[in-house]
Amino acid sequence: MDHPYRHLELPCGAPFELKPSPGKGWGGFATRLIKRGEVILSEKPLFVIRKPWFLMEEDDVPASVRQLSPKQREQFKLLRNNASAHFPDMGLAFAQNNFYFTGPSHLGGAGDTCGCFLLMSRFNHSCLPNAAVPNSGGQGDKNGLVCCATKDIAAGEEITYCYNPEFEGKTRLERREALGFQFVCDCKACHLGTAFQRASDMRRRLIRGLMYLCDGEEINGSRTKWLITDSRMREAAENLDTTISSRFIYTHLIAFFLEEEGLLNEVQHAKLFAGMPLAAFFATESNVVIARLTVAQNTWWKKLCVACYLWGRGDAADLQLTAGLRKRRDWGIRSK
Ligand SMILES: C[S@@+](CC[C@H](N)C(=O)[O-])C[C@H]1O[C@@H](n2cnc3c(N)ncnc32)[C@H](O)[C@@H]1O
Repeated sequence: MDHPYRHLELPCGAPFELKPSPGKGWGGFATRLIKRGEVILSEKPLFVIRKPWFLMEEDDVPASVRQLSPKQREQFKLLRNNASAHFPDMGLAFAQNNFYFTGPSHLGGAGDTCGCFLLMSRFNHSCLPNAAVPNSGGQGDKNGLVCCATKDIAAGEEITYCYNPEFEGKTRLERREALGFQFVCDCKACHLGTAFQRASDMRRRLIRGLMYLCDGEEINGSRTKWLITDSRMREAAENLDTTISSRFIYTHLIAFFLEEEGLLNEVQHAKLFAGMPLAAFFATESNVVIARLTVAQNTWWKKLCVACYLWGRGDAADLQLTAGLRKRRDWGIRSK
């Protein structure tokens, strides 16, 4: 049967096709083996709205659509609510098919920008995805957004990414609530009562707590008392007083749990280790030796075991790191 999505234009040589995904409307499926790290789709937005979503007005989307070429307008009109009904209005079509950029971007200048992406938003969600869209929720670049494989994806396999960057630290129930009960994810981590789901909830709760100890706040910038019940540890984290050794161990624990969960990929790795390369911060010679030995290990478990030798050790650079992190916080620079 003819379906509007069959008329959506895919890039030449795209390694995926659009087709029905049982229980999820339509989705994107690999047409050949896609290797880990490979770019699946690089897409420019059909149009952008250069203001935060909460300042959007009713005519913003129709006005942007009016400025499109006739061909682009036709493509926009192919969008369906989860591949079935027409959207009641253009605003809702945009809401279901946009990605959000924060901060200055080539796409929208300074400030917050939302872009409408016809193809990127065809991929369905999974809490255990095989792909990622690294720039969504961060800074867009002049090429728009890129979706990359975070695992090898076999021909015929559905391509999924995680719709919410906070999900790595959320339990099954928290994720369901965050999805607004719009749909129920059926990934392995969401199958209630299985050993994997229980272990997954524990890992994700630990990941969230460890991130709090490193950043002194939740991923969304808020503070909470319930996550870290030891008030001394919590206050030290919130004051950014956590030592480099502790941060180093926590970061390796996060990486270990992410790997166990099947979530450790290049994007996560860069977030954990490239933004703030802790190993390079140690100033006390004996700590430097342990940090170097940690980095040299070839599995996360081994790295973690070696990193734990740093437990309880102060470092000559502790105060300097705390001062630097506080300055960043005063300037409004977030760690993620
Ligand atoms: C951006 S669209 C994704 C493409 C959509 N399936 C389509 O056919 O156009 C998001 C919608 O897809 C559906 N969806 C995405 N991931 C899903 C999942 N894991 N399980 C069930 N439905 C899902 C939900 O209806 C969601 O609101």
